[in-house]
Amino acid sequence: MLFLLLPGVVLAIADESRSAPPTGTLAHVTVSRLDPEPDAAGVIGGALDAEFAPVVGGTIHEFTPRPRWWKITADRSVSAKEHPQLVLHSPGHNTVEAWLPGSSEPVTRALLGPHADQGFSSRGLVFPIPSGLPAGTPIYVHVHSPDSTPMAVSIESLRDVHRADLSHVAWRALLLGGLALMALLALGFWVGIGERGYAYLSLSMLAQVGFFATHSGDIRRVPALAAQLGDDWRLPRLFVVAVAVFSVVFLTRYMEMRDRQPKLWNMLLGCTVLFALFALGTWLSEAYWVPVVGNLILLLGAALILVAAVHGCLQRRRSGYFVLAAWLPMMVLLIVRVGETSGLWAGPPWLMHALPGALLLAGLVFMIGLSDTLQQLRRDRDRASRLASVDVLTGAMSRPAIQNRLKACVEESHRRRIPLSVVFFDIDRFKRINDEYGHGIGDSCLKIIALRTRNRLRTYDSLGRWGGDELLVVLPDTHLEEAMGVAENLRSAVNCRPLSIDGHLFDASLSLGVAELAEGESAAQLLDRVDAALYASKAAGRDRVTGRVPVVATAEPA
Ligand SMILES: Nc1nc2c(ncn2[C@@H]2O[C@H](COP(=O)(O)OP(=O)(O)OP(=O)(O)O)[C@@H](O)[C@H]2O)c(=O)[nH]1
Repeated sequence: MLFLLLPGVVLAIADESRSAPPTGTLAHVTVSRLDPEPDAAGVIGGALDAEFAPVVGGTIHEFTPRPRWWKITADRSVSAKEHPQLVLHSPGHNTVEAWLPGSSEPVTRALLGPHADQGFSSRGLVFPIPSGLPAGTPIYVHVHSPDSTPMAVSIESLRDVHRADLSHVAWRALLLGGLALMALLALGFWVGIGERGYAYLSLSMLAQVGFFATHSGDIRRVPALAAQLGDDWRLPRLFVVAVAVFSVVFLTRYMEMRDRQPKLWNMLLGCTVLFALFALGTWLSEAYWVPVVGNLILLLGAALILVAAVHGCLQRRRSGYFVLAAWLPMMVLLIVRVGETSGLWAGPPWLMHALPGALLLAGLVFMIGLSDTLQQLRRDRDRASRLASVDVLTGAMSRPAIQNRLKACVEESHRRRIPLSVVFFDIDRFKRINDEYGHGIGDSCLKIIALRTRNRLRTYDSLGRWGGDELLVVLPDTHLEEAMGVAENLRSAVNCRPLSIDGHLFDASLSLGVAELAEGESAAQLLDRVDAALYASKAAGRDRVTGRVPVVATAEPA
């Protein structure tokens, strides 16, 4: 059975793709099928040989759960000296009884259960042909294929079988180990960061490992687990359903499809539910069309994800690029593999590992994609907090930011017993500038004055816009006399030369108040005093600095 889907599709096809006979076979084989179901004696005696019909492609592929007889012949004689082995590739949950030349008893093999032969890898079922195989001499095999898994047939030397087994085991270890490791990593990220997307990604990858292990018989390397899960052919379908559900939950969440692509989201959910129903429906019906329809629904789901990714890319969303990068290679390889398994063309041998490799790559891309999303969120948050702490018009600190700064400086001054002064200033007759030249010029005037004054401050001084045309300067580690000098400096920075804005030239000046923090004084009390100093400057005729000497505080410190 060709069990298709997103990653599930890939997994299934990747497994079945191994059905292509390997290079290095000892002879070309012809595979024939017998439709009736007679006794073994009637078949192995050769009386029914004429009724066997050759199949194209040399693959045993059975679409009914009923056991069937097959005949395998070689086009040339294979000597016993070559240690020939009959290999049935990627058998899944098929059970095979084989009558080999020179033996009257059948040999039964399956990847899982009592007939498993642990002497070979899960690449295929291997039957030794100790007495060799003369050209045209039939090997009869009786195949029970509960899930319609196709098996390519080849006759290989024992040396080639071992060599291919070693390579197969290495690739499986890399693949399953890589997926399991990535799933654990994703789980770790979820626990550490709390982003649920990692949990869904991890579950999807664990389900992929489960599928590989149960569909291809690798689970037999862990006997306790194999005994627990048994060799039920329907188990991989449960894993594929899990892969589909977790992949869809992960992808729709990652691409925010619910909010951004609600129609596609609804269709995808519909596909997933339908697919799950059809996959689970194989428990109730053995009809061939049930998994076939399930696979078609699954393919539709895969195509919908591709559409969503392309749509995301067109909207210049980063998640779209990541999904496309992970999905497109898988889809291309999938199509190549489908064509290959359908007999349309033959791809290079490395394609067998390319699909699972693409799956691993997709997992990696999604891990990076999730980190990228988190990074983006952090950047957005930093930007928002930066914006909140900066006054957009003047570039000075915002009122909450300068308030916090003042509070922190007051606390530090009291703790470390160091001086602190503040300067509070206001543009003189700013209303008149607004009225005469308009608000736009007024804004520019505010901007220029903030810039001129900021340039006269030290790096550890802070300038913030208190509101309207009022600005507050916090001068840490500064006594009143020094602060008076700074205030004079600020005043002259503005009235030293006229402002030139949009062709208008006009004078501007500041009125400033200065105050030094007194012992035990709170930030609010200090502000009251500096405000009074500013008011005094205004009252005395503007364009001047008034200093307030420290007073003994009566209230609790802030
Ligand atoms: N262009 C502009 N004007 C503003 C802004 N915020 C406040 N204002 C104006 O600034 C003026 C402040 O006026 P006041 O401080 O009350 O008085 P003043 O004209 O500066 O006179 P004195 O302070 O007494 O010298 C008001 O007309 C406000 O509308 C702003 O962001 N842009």
